Amino acid sequence: MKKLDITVVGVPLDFGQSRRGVDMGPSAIRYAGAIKRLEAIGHTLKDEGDIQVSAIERSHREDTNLKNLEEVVSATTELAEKVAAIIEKGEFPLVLGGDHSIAIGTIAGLASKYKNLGVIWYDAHADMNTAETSPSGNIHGMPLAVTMGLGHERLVNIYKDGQKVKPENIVIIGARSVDPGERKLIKEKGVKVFSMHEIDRDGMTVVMNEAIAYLQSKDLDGVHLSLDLDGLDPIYTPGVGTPVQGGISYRESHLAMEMLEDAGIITSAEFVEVNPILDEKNKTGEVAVELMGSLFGEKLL
Ligand SMILES: NC(=[NH2+])NCCC[C@H](N)C(=O)O
Ligand SMILES: [Mn+2]
Ligand SMILES: [Mn+2]
Repeated sequence: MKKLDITVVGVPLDFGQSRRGVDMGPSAIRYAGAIKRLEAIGHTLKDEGDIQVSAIERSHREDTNLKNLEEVVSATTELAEKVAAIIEKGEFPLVLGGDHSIAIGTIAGLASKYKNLGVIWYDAHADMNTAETSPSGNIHGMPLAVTMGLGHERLVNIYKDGQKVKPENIVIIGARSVDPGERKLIKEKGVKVFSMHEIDRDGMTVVMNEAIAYLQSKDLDGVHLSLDLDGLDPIYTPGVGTPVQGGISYRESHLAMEMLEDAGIITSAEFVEVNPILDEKNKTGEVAVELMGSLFGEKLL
């Protein structure tokens, strides 16, 4: 395993959805021992603490179907600047959420360096709604559409105008709750999806081999892993705001992380949607840290 200079940034943002508590995700993940765990593998860790999240309105503006738009724009803009500065120094950004809307900022920052970025979206959801298709108005259900350049211009133009990632460079793993508008976009844009159906039918080994080979065929200059803890089954990660039954298992998830580490393709990562208020004794924060272990090169033997 290559030894990395990993820089950790926490984003205590809960404005991308409607349940309180996910703003405490970064603390829960740190408390579960993230920093020490990765240092023990031999990496050099720097924790930059949390970015400032300010409450501007916390109101659902019915005219836009975008809850707390101002707060999300301000936090993700700050995050994008931070991430851009981290990669500028040659360090590996590891972002701790916070709800999944933070990916808008992470990926915007990455796009300052990576001109042909790939994204692995490990999630029960596609997060490809726009204000027009969203059933909830929650921006955490929209980040993948935004990175493709679709959605409200305030979100699409964060840090740098327009599309950050090409749709054909995106792979979704674990999907099992997809809204009608998202289904349409997936087909229209040619986003690669390995849903629970493929995981059940072919097994995680085949799915990950195919996902990795697919990305390796794209001539990418970086691959970002955006891991929503609700990608796993809620029996393993109960501390999430939008749990969906029938998810990826704990073992399958470790295998997926190990295969990514073996392939050596991941250049940045984020772990999101950990909500300690909904959790059982920080189980979900602990799973996040365990998966980080595998992603960053821990071996059983
Ligand atoms: N990052 C997440 N947990 N997203 C859940 C999104 C749920 C639903 N598709 C929505 O748009 O509201
Ligand atoms: Mn999700
Ligand atoms: Mn998500």
